[in-house]
Amino acid sequence: MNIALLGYGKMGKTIETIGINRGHHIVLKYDGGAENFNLENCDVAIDFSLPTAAVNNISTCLKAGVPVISGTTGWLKDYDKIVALCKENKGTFLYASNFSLGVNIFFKLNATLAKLMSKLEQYKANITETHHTQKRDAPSGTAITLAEGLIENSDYSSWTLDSPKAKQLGIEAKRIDDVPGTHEVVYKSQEDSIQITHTAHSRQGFALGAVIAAEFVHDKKGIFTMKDVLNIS
Ligand SMILES: NC(=O)C1=CN([C@@H]2O[C@H](COP(=O)(O)OP(=O)(O)OC[C@H]3O[C@@H](n4cnc5c(N)ncnc54)[C@H](O)[C@@H]3O)[C@@H](O)[C@H]2O)C=CC1
Ligand SMILES: O=C(O)C1=N[C@H](C(=O)O)C[C@H](O)C1
Repeated sequence: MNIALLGYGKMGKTIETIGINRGHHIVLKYDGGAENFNLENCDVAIDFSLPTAAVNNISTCLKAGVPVISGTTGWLKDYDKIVALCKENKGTFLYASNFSLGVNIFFKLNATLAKLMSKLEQYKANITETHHTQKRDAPSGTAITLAEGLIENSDYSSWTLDSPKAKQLGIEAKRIDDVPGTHEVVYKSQEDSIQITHTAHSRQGFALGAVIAAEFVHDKKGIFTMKDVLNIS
């Protein structure tokens, strides 16, 4: 495939290496600066840019008829707008807060655990995410997906970064040097705790998942998630 990289920072560079190793060609590296980018000869675009840039980048691809996947976090208030634009242009779009294959299994585990724990009122849940100090958004997109999965399968009604009130699920965001991304869901009672943790050892897993997702969508039409890519419901 001919791949356009929209965002050539930490993730863009890691995806470049993995994409080339899997036999693909990087035909565009757009890192902002210039107002426009040229999508000629692109089979698929991969956006890992900034929360403020993603909507414009994705829209440009959809209007040009180029399938696009995005891993950029922090722009999801506009997700429905992008879905509408994708449908209007009969295009192809996939967003994932986390492309790591392991995290997408972890999402399933989180939903199953939430369902089991919802019967036990003595346990209080909370989520902690830890990332490198250059991260712009908090909480992480992955923590939001985990919170949504937990809320969907329990009596919690919303999440908060502040001190949680009744029925609120607390999320704590920690920023420490070079941590690629660690997510933990904890259920605590007076007597004991249950916790599940996903620890990324590098950015390789995110990048590999993104290239696999690009391979999956490039010849399809519609709106997809990692559940489609991994064939898990
Ligand atoms: N979904 C996932 O699996 C993952 C998502 N992320 C998310 O991906 C995004 C990027 O992460 P990193 O590469 O670590 O950040 P980064 O800060 O290293 O790279 C972002 C790059 O975007 C460039 N940029 C600025 N304006 C732009 C524009 N208009 N169009 C394209 N590029 C532009 C910047 O110059 C920078 O090089 C973040 O939102 C992060 O949260 C990061 C890792 C995994
Ligand atoms: O900014 C990052 O680095 C990461 N962002 C994603 C998120 O916000 O969940 C995914 C991963 O944890 C790394």
